[in-house]
Amino acid sequence: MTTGFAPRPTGLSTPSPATGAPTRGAAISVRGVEMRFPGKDSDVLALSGLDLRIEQGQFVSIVGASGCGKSTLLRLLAGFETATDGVIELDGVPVRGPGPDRGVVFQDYGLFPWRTSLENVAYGPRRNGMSRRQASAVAQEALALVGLDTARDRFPGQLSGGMQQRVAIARALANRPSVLLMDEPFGALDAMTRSSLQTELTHIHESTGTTTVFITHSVEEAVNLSDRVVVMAGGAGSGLCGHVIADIPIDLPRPRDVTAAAFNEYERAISDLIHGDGS
Ligand SMILES: Nc1ncnc2c1ncn2[C@@H]1O[C@H](COP(=O)(O)OP(=O)(O)OP(=O)(O)O)[C@@H](O)[C@H]1O
Repeated sequence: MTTGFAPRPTGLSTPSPATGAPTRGAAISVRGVEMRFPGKDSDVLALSGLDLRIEQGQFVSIVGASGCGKSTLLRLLAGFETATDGVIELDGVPVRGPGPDRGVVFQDYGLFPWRTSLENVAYGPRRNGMSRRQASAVAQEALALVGLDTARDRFPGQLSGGMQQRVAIARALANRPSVLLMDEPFGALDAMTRSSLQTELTHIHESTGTTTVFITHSVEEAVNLSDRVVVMAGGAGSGLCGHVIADIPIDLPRPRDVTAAAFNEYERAISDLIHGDGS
């Protein structure tokens, strides 16, 4: 049975500008976005005048100090909330709510504890109308993609944190999303597991071409994974609403050497921007 995780033959898809691999990712366009939350005394203006363009198949990380609006932006892209002003489009189509074209992965894996890995991953495709057999085949292939084919019959409680996050990624990929939205997905994992999941995510991105938006507090992680790192500022206590202050293409070959001088230069420049001494 063909489940569609293998890259499509050249000619049926557009080469990814980021990886050269065939892509099925969507382009993201964010224009003039404002997000205002009602507050007790006054509204909280979390985002204002936010513009961001992400090309088809790109891997873009978003970094910035706590409270600058990273998660708010991701939730708007996911369609969990609606911007109070501005436009968010995927391939030119306005986002009006959540949809299977967007896979979302959070830090807390959010798996159903009473379902096996396979059942967790097959859940979305089943809900989207696939037969049990087809959904199971899709789920098995997604689990193989994250290196978990041997854990298909285990329950989340029988898996390590890293394995649970792999299941969560497989679950997000099982719907063949055109956009993968990840909010601090590796934040709760130990350094070694985090590093191996970064490597796996790079391979997954290369083989699927899914446009990926990745939020992280780790500048090293952002530089390691991304085609571009978007730096946001503002929010909590700064007197400014969240906005983009820099958009930095990472021009380093993959696999990346985190000890290389050029890598460290990117890290330093981005850290300086986050801490306000980058200009
Ligand atoms: N539902 C909400 N109601 C009111 N204010 C909110 C709500 N969600 C977010 N905010 C506010 O919007 C701002 C941005 O929050 P957001 O969680 O997007 O920041 P963040 O950059 O993701 O932070 P962190 O890195 O700590 O996760 C903050 O000031 C936050 O308090």
